[in-house]
Amino acid sequence: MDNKKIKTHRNLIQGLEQAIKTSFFEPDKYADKVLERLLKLNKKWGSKDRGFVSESFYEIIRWKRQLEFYANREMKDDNIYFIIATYLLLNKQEIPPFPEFEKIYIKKIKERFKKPFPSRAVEFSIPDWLQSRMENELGSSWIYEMKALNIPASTIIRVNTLKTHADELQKSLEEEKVATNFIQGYKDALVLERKQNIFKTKAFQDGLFEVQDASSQLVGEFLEVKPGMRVIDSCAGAGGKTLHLAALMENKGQILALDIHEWKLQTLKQRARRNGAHNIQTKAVTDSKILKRLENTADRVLIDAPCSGLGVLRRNPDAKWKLNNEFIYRIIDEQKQILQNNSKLVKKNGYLVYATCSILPSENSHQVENFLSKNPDFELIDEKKIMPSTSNFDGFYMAKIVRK
Ligand SMILES: C[S@@+](CC[C@H](N)C(=O)[O-])C[C@H]1O[C@@H](n2cnc3c(N)ncnc32)[C@H](O)[C@@H]1O
Repeated sequence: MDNKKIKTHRNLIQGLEQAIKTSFFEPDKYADKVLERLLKLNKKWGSKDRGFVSESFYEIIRWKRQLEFYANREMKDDNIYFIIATYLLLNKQEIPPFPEFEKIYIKKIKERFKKPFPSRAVEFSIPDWLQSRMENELGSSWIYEMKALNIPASTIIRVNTLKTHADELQKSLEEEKVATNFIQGYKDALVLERKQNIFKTKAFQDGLFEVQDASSQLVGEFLEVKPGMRVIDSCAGAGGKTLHLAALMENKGQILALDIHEWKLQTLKQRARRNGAHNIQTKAVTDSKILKRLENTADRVLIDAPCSGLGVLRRNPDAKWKLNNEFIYRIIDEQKQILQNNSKLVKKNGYLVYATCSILPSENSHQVENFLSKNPDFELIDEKKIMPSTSNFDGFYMAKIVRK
């Protein structure tokens, strides 16, 4: 956590408290949406205030368990100011003289800062079950991964090469006061120098870029698509990777984007229009006949499977508190089914890429090994395990499989 001194106003602290309460104690509330709503409701806050609230919100979610240890109490909906005070003190910020902080004994909290952590799970601020799972699956290296996953992620964008080039986009963004840098080894990626709302820029509205992590950008490249091919993106969601594939295919050929949720595909269509991507069709997978009709039709199939998302905890720290082992077992079962069913869509000599944003072997290499053992007509040709500790970006897994 950073050591910064910020002059806070009372309504910032009240907004922060409300957002944390909603995120933790109301059902089905995702941190990014909660924060978006808070900032929308408080349009008068300046950029420093917004930065303070956003950073504190995400850092308190990230470090919840460690903060609870220092505060000597579990976070409940009526003691959030106590947790906020602990966070501010830990960051060497002063506790503002607001009534909300009146009954908080600063000295007692500070004394607990000297105490050793009772476990790695408290130190890294994760639930016990997650420590056991990571330790069992990754061995001693889980510690390095967890350390890396607790570092806030920078914002990375993918240049839409259907409309512009990296250096051209960099200049356009600079004119809109958004400073970016190139990332070595990722030709279409730019990293923002600081967090800011880029969705309001003209460059975004003109479809010149999409927000997409550098690791995620490797998936599209890995599929080795070419202009003119017939490609199926079988878990397309709102189309982060579909749009990248359209750019790599220079708008030539056909991409069929599938998902079980029609509403996600609707978002994909809007994004495709903004991106100027014209070779994408969408179809909701509402019954098994849809996949049956598509068997043996694709040169390339991407299976960007639903997963635990443990590789992207830097961006979604609330997932630590929302996930559980039952969910992971269930998703592993689903991944197995999805891989089996969608593998049939690829033609002979065509490639299939199975990808997740998880770092657990049970969702990744074990799934692929199991699939290959049951489907001798498929062969692994390449595999990438991107770990947050060594890549500096999101954790990702991708396996390239050919149909013989
Ligand atoms: C990891 S997300 C996809 C993210 C997307 N490819 C992107 O790059 O933005 C996985 C997606 O799989 C979808 N999904 C879940 N089960 C599915 C199934 N049986 N068939 C197709 N899609 C499925 C989910 O709705 C979700 O959108």
